[in-house]
Amino acid sequence: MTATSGSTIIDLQARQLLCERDDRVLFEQLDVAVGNGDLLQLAGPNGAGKTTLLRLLAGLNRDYEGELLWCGEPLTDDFSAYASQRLYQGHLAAVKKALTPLENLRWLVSSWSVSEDQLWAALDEVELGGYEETACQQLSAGQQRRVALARLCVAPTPLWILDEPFTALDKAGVRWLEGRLQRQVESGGAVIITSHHALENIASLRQLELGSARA
Ligand SMILES: Nc1ncnc2c1ncn2[C@@H]1O[C@H](COP(=O)(O)OP(=O)(O)OP(=O)(O)O)[C@@H](O)[C@H]1O
Repeated sequence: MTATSGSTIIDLQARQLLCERDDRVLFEQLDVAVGNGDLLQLAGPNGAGKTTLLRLLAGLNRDYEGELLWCGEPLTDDFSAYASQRLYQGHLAAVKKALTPLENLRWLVSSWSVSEDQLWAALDEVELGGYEETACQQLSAGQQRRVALARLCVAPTPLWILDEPFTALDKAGVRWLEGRLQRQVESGGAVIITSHHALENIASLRQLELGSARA
């Protein structure tokens, strides 16, 4: 679906993608379209190519054949324009352990206009109230994941591309993230996600199953 959310149009298309790694075809003749209100889950077994496809869609890897288009133009034509509209979060929490949650979050959102009050509110929303100024090396894996996810509370980007964001979250964290994803698509944004977590509670969910890879 391609529609408008406020003034932002989300129109990401992959056409006839072919991707090989180590002489193995991960996927071929792959067509994908993501527009406003879409939640696309990339599914499939370990090694199927989910992270690889996610990184292609984020424009981070250009080792493929086929077309990747943003609003009808190749992603590479004006990559900074595309990058400013999408948030990419890799599968690692990737917080700097010597820094505090507040310092990490400030750095993670540094390309956006976010106030100090919003940073504190975001950390509170992910249940890190009281830990804002504790070094991240003293936090659990789930708490470190929450630091990284706090940026979703303030992200102005309409398209989120998230690799295994549920990793290490407890049940309450899972419920919170499901709610965040739901609100993102209900407000006209879009999400592309890899996850082994079932997301059937989100009505607009579409799944793309990878794994028919062959040698
Ligand atoms: N840079 C690379 N060079 C060579 N092979 C790679 C590279 N990146 C990934 N691969 C291979 O591509 C295949 C797909 O990897 P990918 O990480 O996309 O799988 P995945 O579906 O995300 O798996 P998982 O569910 O385990 O996260 C794997 O066999 C992997 O070894």
